[in-house]
Amino acid sequence: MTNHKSPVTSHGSGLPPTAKVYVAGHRGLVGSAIVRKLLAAGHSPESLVLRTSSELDLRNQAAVDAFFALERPEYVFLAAAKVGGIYANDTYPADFIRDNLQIQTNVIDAAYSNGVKRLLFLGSSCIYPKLAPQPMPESCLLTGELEPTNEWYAIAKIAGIKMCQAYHKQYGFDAISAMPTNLYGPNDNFDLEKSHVLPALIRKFHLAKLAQAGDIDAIAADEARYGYIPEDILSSLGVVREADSISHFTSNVSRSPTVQLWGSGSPYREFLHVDDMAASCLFLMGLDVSHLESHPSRLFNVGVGSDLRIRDVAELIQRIVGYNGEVIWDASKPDGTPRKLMDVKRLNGMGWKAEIPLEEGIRSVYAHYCS
Ligand SMILES: NC(=O)C1=CN([C@@H]2O[C@H](COP(=O)(O)OP(=O)(O)OC[C@H]3O[C@@H](n4cnc5c(N)ncnc54)[C@H](OP(=O)(O)O)[C@@H]3O)[C@@H](O)[C@H]2O)C=CC1
Ligand SMILES: C[C@H]1O[C@H](OP(=O)(O)OP(=O)(O)OC[C@H]2O[C@@H](n3cnc4c(=O)[nH]c(N)nc43)[C@H](O)[C@@H]2O)[C@@H](O)[C@@H](O)C1=O
Repeated sequence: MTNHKSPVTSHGSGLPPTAKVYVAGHRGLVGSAIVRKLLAAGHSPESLVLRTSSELDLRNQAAVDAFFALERPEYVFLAAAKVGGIYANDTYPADFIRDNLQIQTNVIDAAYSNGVKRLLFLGSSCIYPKLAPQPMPESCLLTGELEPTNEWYAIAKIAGIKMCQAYHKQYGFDAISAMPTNLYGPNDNFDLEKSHVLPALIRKFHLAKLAQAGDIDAIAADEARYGYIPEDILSSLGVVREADSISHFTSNVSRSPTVQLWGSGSPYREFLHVDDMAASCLFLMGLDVSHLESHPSRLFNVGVGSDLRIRDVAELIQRIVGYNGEVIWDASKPDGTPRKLMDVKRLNGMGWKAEIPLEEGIRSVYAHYCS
């Protein structure tokens, strides 16, 4: 088994600076933040192994095996996955369970077979039962029924945790799992149907502010940069799309848009900035093996330890964006799990803590969104 250096500090990754590190999913929200942290900690760009999904489809076992045999990375951050918010999870269950099982199975097995020193698998807080005790400790895994809107994704993630445990138990492979709460940050997915709530709300309030100002050109520019604006959202903005173009709108904006949000607004969610998440990933990757001995599940919750109602996060984002119009809650859309606050005593007790306050984090993401 590998001997790792002592826990990471904010000035180092805890890994040898010349180590060959593969970040799977490096263009995504989490993967891109891990790359930023590794570079800031002194790793050279040449020491990082990076592949886009079009260069290496991780669902393809033969391609993954060939890639590991060629590159022989020493450390692997497994941040590639099929990811989405409540609507995407509920609508595409087959894609979520298949893609995630394939990606994680191929990568964990190839990492073990090719001598990787440590692999960090990323799961999600949705692995825990829908009605788990709050806050949810790592020990409540598999103690109750899952939330139906994302049970297929959750089952895949649970299989990933179990695969890490099994490869450690049978082969001594140093695989560990981090369970992030809901994340947000730069490079997030701002798709209005498939994204998570925080990026969706930033974009919805921003578009409504532009519609109030009658700024059609800015709405077209937003669509060109962040993707298609569905017809129902355009209509709630009071904007009409010209028949033959997806990026040009007529100028008869009503200037009294509404923002339509999903569900009741009463569920609680916990939000962690992705730069904090990336710091926790480097912390876990750099931990000495002796720190893992007292945690045989090799499972670590990552969160801030506090949550708020969706209605309250909506008000906060509305204030930060500066939209002063109407908000409507669409009760036909699902609420999802009522609450999923992470118990972060385990990681906090080892010396890691989230640092970025929610309001400051949202302000910086909105500035990035507008830049
Ligand atoms: N975002 C969140 O709120 C949360 C995320 N997580 C977990 O964190 C991890 C990272 O999520 P996040 O960064 O948000 O996700 P993103 O959707 O932002 O990024 C996912 C990455 O996975 C890559 N990927 C997807 N499919 C494949 C494939 N078939 N082959 C190769 N690469 C693929 C994509 O590569 P490319 O860009 O090249 O196409 C992309 O870079 C995931 O495991 C997720 O489950 C957990 C809890 C909350
Ligand atoms: C990270 C986690 O993310 C997913 O779980 P989720 O937390 O339920 O997902 P979410 O961020 O999309 O929604 C949170 C809450 O917010 C409400 N909500 C309001 N208005 C919008 C809205 O406009 N968009 C979205 N997406 N949600 C909205 C929405 O109705 C819900 O009550 C899992 O599937 C799974 O992928 C997972 O692990």
